[in-house]
Amino acid sequence: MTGAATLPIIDISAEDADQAQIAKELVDAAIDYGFVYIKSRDISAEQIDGAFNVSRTLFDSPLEDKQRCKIEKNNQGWTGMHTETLDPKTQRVGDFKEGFNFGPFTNGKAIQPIPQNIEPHQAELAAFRDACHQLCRKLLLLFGIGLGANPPEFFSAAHDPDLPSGSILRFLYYPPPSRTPEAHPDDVRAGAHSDYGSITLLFRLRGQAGLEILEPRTGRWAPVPVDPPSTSKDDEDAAAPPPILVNIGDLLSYWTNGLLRSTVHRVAFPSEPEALAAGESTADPRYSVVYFCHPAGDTLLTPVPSQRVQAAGQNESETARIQGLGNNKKILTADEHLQMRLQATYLQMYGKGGGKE
Ligand SMILES: O=C(O)CCC(=O)C(=O)O
Ligand SMILES: [Fe+2]
Repeated sequence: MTGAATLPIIDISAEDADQAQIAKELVDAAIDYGFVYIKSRDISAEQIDGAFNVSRTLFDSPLEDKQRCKIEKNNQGWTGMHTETLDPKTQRVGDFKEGFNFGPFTNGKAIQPIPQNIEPHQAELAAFRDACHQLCRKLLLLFGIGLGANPPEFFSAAHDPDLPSGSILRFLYYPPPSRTPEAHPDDVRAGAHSDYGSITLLFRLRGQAGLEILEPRTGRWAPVPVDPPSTSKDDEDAAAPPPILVNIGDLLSYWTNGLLRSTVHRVAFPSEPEALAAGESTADPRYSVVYFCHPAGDTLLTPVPSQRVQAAGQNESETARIQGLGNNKKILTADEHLQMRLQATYLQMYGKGGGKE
């Protein structure tokens, strides 16, 4: 694929893994790119397949069933085609996608309305959501180690899975281009945005590219292939699920004084020559599964006990500018940070400025 982003690939489950080395590589990737491919055995191929199968069942449900589960203020539920516009300043129409956000489950059961078709799969979804959260905590511990935080559990401890948080498991469905003939060449399937939480896990399917990052160094939109170019010809890897893409969200970037990067990204329609070159289809629908991990809502975003993070915060006005937060010295909670980001999006939507560029 021409001009694809060259992101690091880190195997966090290798037998001979050196934790300190992995932690260093993760932090370097988060500083340089904000995105990294992760190979891990923490979530099995069966679990990932299972999640995509439930996602297909969900989006195939009758429209009335999905409409019964429309998204609410708690950010849980279904969003229909064009209802979300991630980049209102640039987009002519809303995103060409449907989404479904799952909040927490209790004893393997959803506590939000879900379409009838997926009711038999609640326990499986609950287990998948838990596995995603556990993997995020493992990564957050590695970030703590890599940043020299004292204690290294500083971030992971703030993500207690049993406390209320903004964490969301999200299924996404992008219809095939043949079903959206009204799309203009400049339209996007999901507008440019950065994620709000601490870290995000993104699961994709082979043959369904489309994700692009705004490359920090070049300022250019670079495609992120499902399999990194260097491994796509490796037979052994072809049998395993593609690596999980991990990215830093706004909250973790804010918490680390902008040291870890929250990189802007979007989902573009596949373009014929690029897709063909990468063995991708331009005719198929696209599905993705995303886990947005957030700290417990009442976590105070106190200064990170890491010299490296503190040094990054020495130029406070620059940090405030990067984060679009003004010179707000008050220590926010994770919930307050989320509300502020949502408010910035709201202001941006109504053309009164604010929000991230
Ligand atoms: O579908 C994808 O590949 C990315 C989705 C995404 O960036 C998001 O939902 O925040
Ligand atoms: Fe995103």
